[in-house]
Amino acid sequence: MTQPPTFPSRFLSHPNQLGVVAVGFNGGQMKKGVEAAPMALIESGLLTQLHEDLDYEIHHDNIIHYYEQDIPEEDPDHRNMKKPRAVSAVTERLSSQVYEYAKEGKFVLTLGGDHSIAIGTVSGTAKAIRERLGREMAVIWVDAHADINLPEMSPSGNIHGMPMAFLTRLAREDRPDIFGWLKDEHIVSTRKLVYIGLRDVDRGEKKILREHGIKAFSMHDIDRHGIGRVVEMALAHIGNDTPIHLSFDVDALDPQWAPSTGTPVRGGLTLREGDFICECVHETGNLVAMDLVEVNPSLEAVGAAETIRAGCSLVRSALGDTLV
Ligand SMILES: NC(=[NH2+])NCCC[C@H](N)C(=O)O
Ligand SMILES: [Mn+2]
Ligand SMILES: [Mn+2]
Repeated sequence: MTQPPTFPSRFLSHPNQLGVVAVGFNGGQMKKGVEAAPMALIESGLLTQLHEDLDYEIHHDNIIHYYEQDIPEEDPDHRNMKKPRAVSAVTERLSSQVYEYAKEGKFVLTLGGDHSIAIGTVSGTAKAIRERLGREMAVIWVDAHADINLPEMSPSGNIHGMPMAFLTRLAREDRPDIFGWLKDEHIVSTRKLVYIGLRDVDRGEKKILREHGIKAFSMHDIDRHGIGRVVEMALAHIGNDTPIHLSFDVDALDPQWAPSTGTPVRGGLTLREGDFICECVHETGNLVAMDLVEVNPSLEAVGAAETIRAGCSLVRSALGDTLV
């Protein structure tokens, strides 16, 4: 089924060109398997579909980056963070890779990996958008979790629960080998951050969301207003003149549609609601980058194919696939 192509976005100079970064990294949490997701997504035909059905020109080095060369031997816990030097090294390199694509005015699609990789992707696009357009970028974070724990208050010490804290500078660390490389140009304002799909937010995170007035739409809000109204309110908060980075954690979906993920939480979005969010964000014409993270094909193995299909569907929706 071929459709007339519609590309994101007015903020891209090559709207039909996709820079694809595949990040097989699992160090932001403890479960093995999430590193295999980019390969599984690509093998299931995602990039071929984007090229053949949606007419994108794909720029991909055909490498799944395991970043083994970046994994330090010595990596003791630091301020309650597990594997801080590994996550820092991987996201630092990823940040400059994403920056290179984004600076050329290409759309950047990153396939994770656990959600700690957003420290690299969001910082890379934020920097490029600042340089290229002199603008601040917005982030739409679709997730069951807020991933905004400060290291000291994280219940797990897993860095995939902290990326938004570092990206907004609510958490800071000066050591260059532990996120000290994050500079002003990498940072996102708490005013430009919007959550959709939250339903498992830690105590300390709730306090942060409240105190900083961060816009957050939980599953409760979706039940109350419906997904259509929630997406409208989320986009209204961002405004129509702001480039958007969409960071989609597949665990935002209900485990019924995406069982193969490290921290599943019941009561989530239907696949249709997830696709709808992506379609609406695409329609704004402001989308400049997307991450798809936390697909773990080795968990709930019977549901792996389903989870991968769901992931592909979300990406296609964000990139302009329409139903008719
Ligand atoms: N990207 C994710 N799936 N994050 C889950 C985070 C869970 C919990 N809030 C933690 O800090 O450990
Ligand atoms: Mn999550
Ligand atoms: Mn997440």
